[in-house]
Amino acid sequence: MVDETIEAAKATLRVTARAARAALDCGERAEAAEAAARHFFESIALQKSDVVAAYWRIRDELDCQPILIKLMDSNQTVVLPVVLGPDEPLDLRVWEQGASLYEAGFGTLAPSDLAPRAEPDIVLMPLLAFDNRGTRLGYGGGYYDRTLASMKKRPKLIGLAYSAQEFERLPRDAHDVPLDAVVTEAGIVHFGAAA
Ligand SMILES: Nc1nc2c(c(=O)[nH]1)N(C=O)[C@@H](CNc1ccc(C(=O)N[C@@H](CCC(=O)O)C(=O)O)cc1)CN2
Ligand SMILES: Nc1ncnc2c1ncn2[C@@H]1O[C@H](COP(=O)(O)OP(=O)(O)OP(=O)(O)O)[C@@H](O)[C@H]1O
Repeated sequence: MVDETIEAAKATLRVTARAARAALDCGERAEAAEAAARHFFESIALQKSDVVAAYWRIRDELDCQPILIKLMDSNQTVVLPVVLGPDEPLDLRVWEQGASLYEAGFGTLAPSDLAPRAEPDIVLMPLLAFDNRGTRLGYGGGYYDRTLASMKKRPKLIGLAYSAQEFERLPRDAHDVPLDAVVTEAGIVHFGAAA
């Protein structure tokens, strides 16, 4: 079920959020990506066996490359998303050490479709907007929501964004799975289960 009022409100918020993100300059973006990586590794205790879903930055999204590099260097299992179709969950494929990445649409790169799949314990989610309850807004494809709904166990959800992408309050649909935490250049905020 889609709530039309919520969908219309989200569409307007997406326009504002894109503008807030686009206003940052190159230097600010690079510094923010490094700072976010520091906050992530300082406050998230990773188990050796944890599978982490990351992403390949699209245009002016907060770049998770500094996190990705450190995860790969420390032999953590990393998966990257591939869009299979508009109504499908994301296909999460393991980026094996030394393996090439291939164009996967929207300007992203992803592992080969022969790479193994793995269910993540932690999902790093690119955000268009977020609020202080852990509600998030993506591009509106519902890919992450569908992916989470298809998983056997609920992974830890960590949003990545610039602090300029925080909104007072975002509308939340029944299918919107709230975040456990958001990492920005300013730090990490954890949300309670009751948020
Ligand atoms: N980096 C990244 N990878 C990802 C996602 C994402 O949001 N970010 N996805 C999450 O679902 C999936 C791809 N889905 C997408 C759905 C819609 C658009 C989209 O509307 N793009 C616009 C504007 C992009 C921008 O703001 O610059 C476009 O291409 O015009 C992009 C990706 C899987 N990989
Ligand atoms: N669990 C689900 N199963 C099937 N369809 C879903 C599910 N979750 C979301 N959708 C579909 O996706 C559409 C877009 O959802 P929404 O506006 O919440 O996207 P988003 O969270 O911004 O995008 P994304 O999850 O890709 O970051 C919804 O209108 C709905 O039709």
